This record gives sequence, C-alpha cells and structure tokens, in this order.
Amino acid sequence: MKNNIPEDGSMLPLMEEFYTIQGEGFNTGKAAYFIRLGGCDVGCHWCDVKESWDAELHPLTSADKIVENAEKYPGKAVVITGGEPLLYNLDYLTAKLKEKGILTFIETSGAYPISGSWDWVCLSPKKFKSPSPNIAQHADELKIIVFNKSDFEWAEAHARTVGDKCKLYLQPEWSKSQDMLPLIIEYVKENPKWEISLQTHKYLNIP
Ligand SMILES: C[S@@+](CC[C@H](N)C(=O)[O-])C[C@H]1O[C@@H](n2cnc3c(N)ncnc32)[C@H](O)[C@@H]1O
Ligand SMILES: Nc1nc2[nH]cc(C(=O)O)c2c(=O)[nH]1
Ligand code: SF4
Ligand SMILES: [Mg+2]
Repeated sequence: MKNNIPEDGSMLPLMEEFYTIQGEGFNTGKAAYFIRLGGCDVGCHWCDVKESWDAELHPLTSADKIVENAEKYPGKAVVITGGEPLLYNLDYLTAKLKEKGILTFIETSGAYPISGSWDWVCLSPKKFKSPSPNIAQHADELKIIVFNKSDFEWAEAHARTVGDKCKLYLQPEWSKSQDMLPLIIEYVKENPKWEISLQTHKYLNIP
C-alpha cells in the first residue's frame, strides 16, 4: 500500500478514459481506448497533461471496471498512458485486457521499471528523469520530443540503447512545432532511420 494504492495493481488512479484515434507514433490512425492514469513526478516543463501529475486528484478505480469499460468498444486496442503509467504495477490490468482479446499499448517515459504484458511499448525518455535500467530493451518505438536543437544529439544517444527492430521517431514539442519542424524535416532527410511523428489528434481536434 503506497498512498492507499494497493501494490497488486487491482486499483489504479484513473484520470480519464476515452475512445479515440491514436494520434502519435507507429500506431497513428488506429482506433484505441485510452486509459489515462494519474501521477507523474518526471516534471517536463512542456507536458501537455500537467493535470495528471497529482495522483491523489484521481479516483482509485478497480482494474476490473476499467477492463469492463474498454470491452464495450469495437476497437480492440487500449493505450495506457498518464501521467506516468509505470508508477503502478500493470500486470493485473494488462493480463485481464489480453484475456478479453484486447491489444495492450503503453506510452511511457520509462522512468520506472517495466510491468505488464505489452503488444506495443512506446518509450519517450525525458531529460528530467532518466529511464530505468534495461527498459530500452522493451521498446518497440522510441519517440523523442524535440524542444530544441540539442535534442537531436540526445535522440541519437537514446537510439544506441534500443534494439535493432525498434522504430525511431522525432516528434516536435507542440509549442515549438513551428521552429522545430523545419529542422526535424531536414534531419530525417539526412538520417532516414528516423521518422516524423506528429500529434495528429491536435490537428484533428479530437481527444
Ligand atoms: C503525456 S505523456 C504520458 C506518458 C508518459 N508520461 C510519457 O511521457 O511518455 C504522452 C506522450 O505525449 C508526449 N508529450 C507530452 N507533452 C508533449 C508536448 N507538449 N509536445 C509533444 N509531445 C508531448 C510525451 O512525450 C509522451 O510521448
Ligand atoms: N488521440 C490521442 N493520441 C495520443 N497518443 C498519445 C497520447 C497521450 O497523451 O499519451 C494521446 C492522446 O492524448 N490522444
Ligand atoms: S513524463 Fe509524461 S506525463 Fe510526466 S511530465 Fe513528462 S510528458 Fe508529462
Ligand atoms: Mg496526449
């Protein structure tokens, strides 16, 4: 029990859940049910969901209830995000989802050790709190947020930590997109192992 949150993952602080289209990265364009867990201590100054940071503001919800909600939708994939979802033990939630034939995708900074059983791991490491040891080996996708020029070198350092099959994405920080996109475009043309990821849901005006 940490802050009244059971460590077996049976109850999780749920900020919001919504059925939408994955807007970012490899799975862009696919229908998915998003489960956003509250709590994050990474502290990215440009984070687009700062309301998620304080776990205590988000009601503890049973993992069974979350699965029951996810099951109602025709899209058979969930994205577990936050906040930082790996603050919690996700073994129980992901096992139940998979029992129901639902694909499990995660969005994580990697700041905490991996738990859960995943069909797709998007690792988006942050300068503000380094990824935990070995998490890079689990990444199917490395998604680096580009806030300034120095982030390209930082991206390459992280690319050296992931496996050969890991997809590599550069995603502009939303408020810096205008300035960073021309640099990202040139970078990808010169270094085609990288691809561009955009937050397409923000252009589409969907959650
Ligand atoms: C809000 S985070 C939650 C999951 C996890 N804490 C993480 O950072 O990966 C979801 C995704 O949004 C990205 N993101 C957050 N704020 C952003 C911003 N202002 N511009 C672009 N991407 C952003 C993160 O890097 C991450 O890939
Ligand atoms: N449509 C949509 N796609 C997303 N991909 C990652 C998101 C996130 O906040 O984790 C996100 C989100 O908030 N909405
Ligand atoms: S790690 Fe993710 S949720 Fe936490 S502050 Fe950074 S972008 Fe926001
Ligand atoms: Mg988002």
